[in-house]
Amino acid sequence: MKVGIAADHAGFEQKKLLMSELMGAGYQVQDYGALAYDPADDYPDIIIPLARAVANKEVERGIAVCGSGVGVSIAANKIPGVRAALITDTYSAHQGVEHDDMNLLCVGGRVIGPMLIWELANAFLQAEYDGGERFERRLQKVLALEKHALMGTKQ
Ligand SMILES: O=C(CO)[C@H](O)[C@H](O)[C@H](O)COP(=O)(O)O
Repeated sequence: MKVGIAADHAGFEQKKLLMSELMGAGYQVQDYGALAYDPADDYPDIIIPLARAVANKEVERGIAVCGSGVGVSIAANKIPGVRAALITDTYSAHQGVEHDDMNLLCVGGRVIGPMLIWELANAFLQAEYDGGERFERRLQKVLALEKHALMGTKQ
């Protein structure tokens, strides 16, 4: 599986650790930055290239790290086609994919440690969207919201 990854300065070290774990486990990893530690970088500049890559299916899934995970999840969800969430537990890491077709995992590099990030990444990457009738019905409602927001029409 091809996985995209991105982090601002607050997630930079965690990204390095996670990338080596992912590559060791056989994932094909594409790094969307930051490529060097810069304490003045801004998470929207870092996350948007990854979010676009997830939306246009250049990568199958994305993982983003910032200080809390909040900033990258807010910014990533501005890109149509992205379903990003800030995750701190393994249940949500897989259930978010199974029920909601989450395609971008966001974590807080200043909040949780590398082992938990690795466990969350594993749970996220190994999960598959269930596609069941009730999940698809809900997903279509989310996609309709996105479509209407893009067109500036009322839902
Ligand atoms: O954690 C974040 C907010 O959700 C941001 O992505 C940044 O990582 C954080 O704001 C960085 O803080 P700093 O004081 O500029 O290092």
